[in-house]
Amino acid sequence: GTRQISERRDKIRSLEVRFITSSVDLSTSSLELSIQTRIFKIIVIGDSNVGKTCLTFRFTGGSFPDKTEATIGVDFREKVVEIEGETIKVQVWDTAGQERFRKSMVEHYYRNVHAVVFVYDVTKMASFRNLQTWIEECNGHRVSASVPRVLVGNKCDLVDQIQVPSNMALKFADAHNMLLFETSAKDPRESQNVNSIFMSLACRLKAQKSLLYRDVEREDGRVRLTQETETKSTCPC
Ligand SMILES: Nc1nc2c(ncn2[C@@H]2O[C@H](COP(=O)(O)OP(=O)(O)OP(=O)(O)O)[C@@H](O)[C@H]2O)c(=O)[nH]1
Ligand SMILES: [Mg+2]
Repeated sequence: GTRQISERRDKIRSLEVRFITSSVDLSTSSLELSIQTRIFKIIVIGDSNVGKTCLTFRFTGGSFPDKTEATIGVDFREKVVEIEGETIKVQVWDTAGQERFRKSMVEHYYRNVHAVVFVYDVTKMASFRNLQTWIEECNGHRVSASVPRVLVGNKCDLVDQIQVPSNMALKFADAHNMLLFETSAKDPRESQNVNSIFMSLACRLKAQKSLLYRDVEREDGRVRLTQETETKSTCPC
């Protein structure tokens, strides 16, 4: 009886040791991963019901959700992708279109954002007209002009209900220096097109790698500039 108990204890102890070891290993590897993997934060903005949740689900989960409810605050969806040998985590912020569900979160949406996806519903003119307001909100949160933006007209599968003509959307996109994607989160034949919305942004962000370094240099430049100014102001000549 006593031997059995002590054997059990040993077993438990060895399990504990193994558990600790494995948890150490795990944290090390996840730490390495977080150092190596860049994260791109992409926010998806637009009126309620245009299909933001469905589009982000199609990209990250690969399917059209059976049922969605109005998003409250924000839902995060992530997808790890590989671009030219680099592993990148695309973090999609699926935001709420309804004012009452978004107001407390707006600051968080725009903080350190890397790219913005504006969505309208091709069967609902009001959702297209409201894009102006969404763009103004975005600009109002000091999102830099170097942050890439794209325009997405969703629900193209509803071919006989289209209200927003392509040429009108294209004109708007051009005027705002955005690429236009007309697509459907629902139609499985469009899934590649939905992917390319996010992948094209990820590719552009990856190419901006040098921009990140330039930002650091700019910081340096500013420091140097301040020093120069100081030197000048104390300089007797
Ligand atoms: N026919 C069709 N319906 C769609 C498509 N995408 C979304 N829907 C439907 O549109 C409705 C709204 O979709 P959501 O993705 O929840 O809309 P949302 O923009 O996230 O709405 P909020 O979370 O309130 O901002 C749902 O009933 C979807 O099934 C599409 O491509 N085609
Ligand atoms: Mg939603």
